[in-house]
Amino acid sequence: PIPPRLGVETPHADELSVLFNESLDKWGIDIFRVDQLSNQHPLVTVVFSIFEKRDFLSKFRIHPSTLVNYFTGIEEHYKKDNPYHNAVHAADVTQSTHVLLNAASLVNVFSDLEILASIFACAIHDVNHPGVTNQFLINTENELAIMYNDMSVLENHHCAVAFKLLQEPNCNILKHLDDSQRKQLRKMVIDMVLATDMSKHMSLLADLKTMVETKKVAGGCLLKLDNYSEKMQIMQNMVHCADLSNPAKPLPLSTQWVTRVMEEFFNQGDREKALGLPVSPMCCRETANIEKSQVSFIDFIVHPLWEAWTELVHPDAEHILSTLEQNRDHYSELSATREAEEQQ
Ligand SMILES: O[C@@H](CN1CCOCC1)Cn1nccc1-c1ccc(OC(F)F)c(OC2CCCC2)c1
Ligand SMILES: [Zn+2]
Repeated sequence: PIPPRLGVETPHADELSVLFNESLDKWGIDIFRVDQLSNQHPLVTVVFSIFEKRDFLSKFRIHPSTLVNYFTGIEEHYKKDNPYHNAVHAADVTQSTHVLLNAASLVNVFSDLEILASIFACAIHDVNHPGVTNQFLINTENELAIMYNDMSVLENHHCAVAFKLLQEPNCNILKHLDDSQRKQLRKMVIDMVLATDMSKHMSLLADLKTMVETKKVAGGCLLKLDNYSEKMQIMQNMVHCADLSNPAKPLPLSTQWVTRVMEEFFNQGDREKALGLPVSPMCCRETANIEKSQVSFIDFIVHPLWEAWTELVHPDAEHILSTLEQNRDHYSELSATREAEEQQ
């Protein structure tokens, strides 16, 4: 059977292809509308459309139905009842990275295999996420924490699940890569997915800042990356930026992500309370100050990262950084008014 045009069967195929024609390459596509129009197959349709646009099906000799089979399997392994860590988040991070890769400063920096690895890594980076943090899995001695000895438990699990699914019948999208390409891709994907562990954030950002300093000194707008380690640092930071891009998206999208992530955190807080465990920061629905937490999340984590990225790919990400700063001020004003109300 010939797979459908957008990788998915949907009564809204025409509307969806119009949306992709207009916005697949744009920062701020309404990924929630993609979820609706794709009949709740946002990841399959986003990956299929990006692979088509980048001509990956012919470059890597991937049969359309193999692509659809594999990413349908991946999509099914994202838990639909996670408010945040579900297939819409995977589609969002994948499409966001697709846009970041189009920056003028990054043209001709990455090979097709490196781009394939980056898109693949995003699509699978949270697969089978249980909707709780690494710390929760460690504190409850969950079988995943035992399996991975408390080290990047979620991130190791996401990788393992994704590569195991490749062995399902008619799912091996890497079948026609040669052994060297397949080995390189596997290593690159593992390096990127393991770098999405928030505990790696500070070291990743420090490396990025050093890179920006040296590249700035070297002058020239196009990044000349000498070795695997430098190139991988950029790819890891790119995927990490996309993973932490919610506050840098147009406000109507950003607020939906905040609602979703808080619901997931509060569900974890409820479970910690029921288990008599200390409730994790920002996970208590009674006491959490949502706007205040967003302001500090942006000030201490998201803005420093995007400031470094914006410098690296100057001037291609200026509009993203300014959206982030506008959103930060919005949450800060909200938090001030809420504080004033509570005083009365
Ligand atoms: O939890 C975050 C990292 N922690 C590290 C310890 O300090 C607090 C932040 C990152 N992370 N990891 C998984 C999901 C998310 C995550 C993704 C979008 C988030 O907000 C918005 F953009 F939607 C988000 O917000 C939380 C709740 C309030 C402030 C932080 C969190
Ligand atoms: Zn993620």
